[in-house]
Amino acid sequence: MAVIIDGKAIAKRLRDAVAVQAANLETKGIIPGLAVILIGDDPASEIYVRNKERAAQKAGVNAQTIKYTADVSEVTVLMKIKELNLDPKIDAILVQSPVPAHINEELIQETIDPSKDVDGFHPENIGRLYANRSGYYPVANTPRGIMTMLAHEQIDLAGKNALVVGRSILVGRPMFALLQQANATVTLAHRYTPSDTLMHLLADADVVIVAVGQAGLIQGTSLKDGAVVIDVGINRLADGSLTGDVDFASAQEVAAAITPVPGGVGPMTIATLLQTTVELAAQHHQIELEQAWQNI
Ligand SMILES: Nc1nc(=O)c2c([nH]1)NC[C@@H]1CN(c3ccc(C(=O)N[C@@H](CCC(=O)O)C(=O)O)cc3)C=[N+]21
Ligand SMILES: [Mg+2]
Repeated sequence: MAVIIDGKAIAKRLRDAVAVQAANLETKGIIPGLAVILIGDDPASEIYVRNKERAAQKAGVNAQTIKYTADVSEVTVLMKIKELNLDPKIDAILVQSPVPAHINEELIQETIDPSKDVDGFHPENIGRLYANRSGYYPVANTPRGIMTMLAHEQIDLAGKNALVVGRSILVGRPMFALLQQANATVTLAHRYTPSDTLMHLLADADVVIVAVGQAGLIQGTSLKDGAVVIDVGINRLADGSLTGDVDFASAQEVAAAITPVPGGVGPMTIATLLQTTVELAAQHHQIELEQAWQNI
C-alpha cells in the first residue's frame, strides 16, 4: 500500500516558516502585501480565495481581494492592475484564472509587473524558468509546491521518468520545467496524446503528475509498480465532495506514494503562494531571507 503524502501537514510546516519570515520582515517595518483579483464566480477559484484569505492572515501576510462581477470591462481590470503595480504596499498580484471570455487573459498576465507576478505567469518569468536562469524570479505556486512536497518526502528525481499529464500554464508547463531542472527525464502528455500512448507512458513512469480536471482519468492498473503519484485534479462530484483525476483506491494498491484530494496539492498551492509573496516583499526591499525554507 502506498504512503499517503500529507499535503495538509507539509503545507502547515511551510505556512509556519512563512509566518517566521513575515515576522522578521515586520521587525523592519515591512508587511508583505498580496492583492487577489477575482472576476465572476468560478467555484474552484472561490474555494481558493476563501482558503487563501484565512491562511494569509495567520501567516502575517496582508491579503486583499478585489471582486468584480463577470461583466466587468477589461480596461477596468487593467487600470486596477496598473494601480497595484505602483502601490508600494502591494508586493504580489494574482488574477484568478479563469477570467470571462471577453477579457484577454494574456494581456492581464503581461500587465502585471514581473516583480509582483506571484503566479509566475508573466512571459518574462516563464522565459527565465524555461531558460533555467539564475537569480530570483517567481515560479507558479502549484508546481513549486509539488517540488516542495517531493523534497519533503525525499523523493529523488535525478534520472527518473517523470510524466506530466496536462499542459496548462498554471501547472503542466511549469511542472515540466521544474522536473527537468531536477534532472528527471520528463514527458508532457495532453489531450492529443492517444490513450494507448498514455498507457505506455504511464507503464514506464516513476513519477506521475496529473493536472487535467477529469475524475477517474488514471486507474491504478495503468501505473508502474512503485510509482509516485501527484494528483492536481479538483473535481466536484454530484454529492458536493471533491476528488482528483486519479482513482485513489486502485492507485493506492500500486503506487509507492500518492497525494490525496482534498488534503494534497491544494493546501501546498496556498502555502507556496504565501511563500512567494514573502519572497517578493523581501526582493522589493532588498532583504535577503536567511536560511529561508530549510527543513520544510
Ligand atoms: N491565478 C491563479 N492561480 C492559481 O493558483 C489558481 C487560479 N488562478 N485559479 C483557480 C486554481 C485552483 N486553485 C486551488 C488551490 C487550492 C485549492 C485548495 O485549497 N484545495 C483544498 C480544498 C479544500 C476543500 O474545499 O475541501 C484541498 O485540495 O485540500 C483549491 C484550488 C488555485 N488556482
Ligand atoms: Mg491540458
